[in-house]
Amino acid sequence: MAILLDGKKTASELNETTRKRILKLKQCGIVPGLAVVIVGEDQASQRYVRNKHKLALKLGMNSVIKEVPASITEAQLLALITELNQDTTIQAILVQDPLPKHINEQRIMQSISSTKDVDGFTAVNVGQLYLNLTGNYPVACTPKGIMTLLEKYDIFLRGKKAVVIGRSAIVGKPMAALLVNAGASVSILHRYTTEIAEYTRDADLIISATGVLRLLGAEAVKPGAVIVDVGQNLDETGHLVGDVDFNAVKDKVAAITPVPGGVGPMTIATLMQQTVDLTEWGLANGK
Ligand SMILES: Nc1nc2c(c(=O)[nH]1)N[C@@H](CN(C=O)c1ccc(C(=O)N[C@@H](CCC(=O)O)C(=O)O)cc1)CN2
Repeated sequence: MAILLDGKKTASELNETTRKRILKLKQCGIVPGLAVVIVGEDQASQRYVRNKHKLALKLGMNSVIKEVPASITEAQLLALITELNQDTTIQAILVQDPLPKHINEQRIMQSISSTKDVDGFTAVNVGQLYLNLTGNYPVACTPKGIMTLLEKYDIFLRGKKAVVIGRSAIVGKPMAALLVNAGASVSILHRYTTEIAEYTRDADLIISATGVLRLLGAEAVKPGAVIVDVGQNLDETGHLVGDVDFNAVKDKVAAITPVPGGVGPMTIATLMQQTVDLTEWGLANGK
C-alpha cells in the first residue's frame, strides 16, 4: 500500500502555526481580516465558503462573507471589490470561483488589489511566480498547499518528470510554475491532449485536476509514482472521490493523496496562512 499523503493532518499542523501567528499579531492590536465574496447559490461553493469562514473564526481572524445574488451586475461586483480594496480592516480578499456566466471572471479577479490578492490570481502576483522572484507574494492556494504537502513528505522534485492534468488559472498553470521553479520537468495536459496515458505512464509525479471520475487507473501510472488528486467528484453512490481510481492504483504507486482528506484541507489552510502573510507584509510596508 502506498504512503498516504495526509492533507488533513498536515493542514491541521499548518493551522496551528497560523493560529499562533494570529495570536502574536493580536497582542500588537492587529487582527487579520479575510473577506470572501460569493456570488449565487452554487452548493459546493457555499460549503467551501462556510468552511473557510468557520476556520478563519476558529483561528482568531476577522472573517467577512459578502454573499451577493447571481443576478448582480459586473459593475456592482466591481464596486464591491473597490470597497473591499479600500477597507483597512480587510487584508485579504477572495472571490469564490466559479462566477456566473454573465460576469467576466478575469475582469473581477484582476480588480482585486495585488496586495490583498490572497488567491495570487492577479497578473502582478502570477508574474512574480512565473519569474520565480524571491520575495513576498501570494500564490494560488491549492498548488501552494500541494507544495507544502509534498515538502512535508520529503518528495524530491528536482529532475523529476511531472505531469499536471488541467490548465486552469486556479490549479494547473500555477502548479506547473511551482514545479518548474522546484526543478521538475513539467508537461501540462488538457482537454485537447489526445493520449493522456502516454504522458502519465512515464511520470514520477502526477497532479490531476480535471473533475473527471476515474480518469486514471492502474494502467495509466508508473510503479512508484507519486499521485496528487485535486478532483472533487461524486461517484455513483454519492461519495466524494477524486479523479484517480484510488483502489486500483494504491498498491502500485509510492504515495497518493486521499479524497477527501488530501488536497482540499491544504487549500483552506493555505488560504489562512496567506491571509496572515498579507497582513504581516502589509505591516512591513507601513500599511
Ligand atoms: N477563489 C477561489 N475559488 C475556488 C478555489 C480557490 O482556491 N480560490 N478552489 C476551488 C475549491 N475550493 C476552495 O474554494 C475547495 C475545494 C475543496 C475543499 C475541501 O476541503 N474538500 C474536502 C471535502 C469537503 C467537502 O466536500 O465538504 C476534502 O477534499 O477533504 C476545500 C476548498 C474552487 N473555487
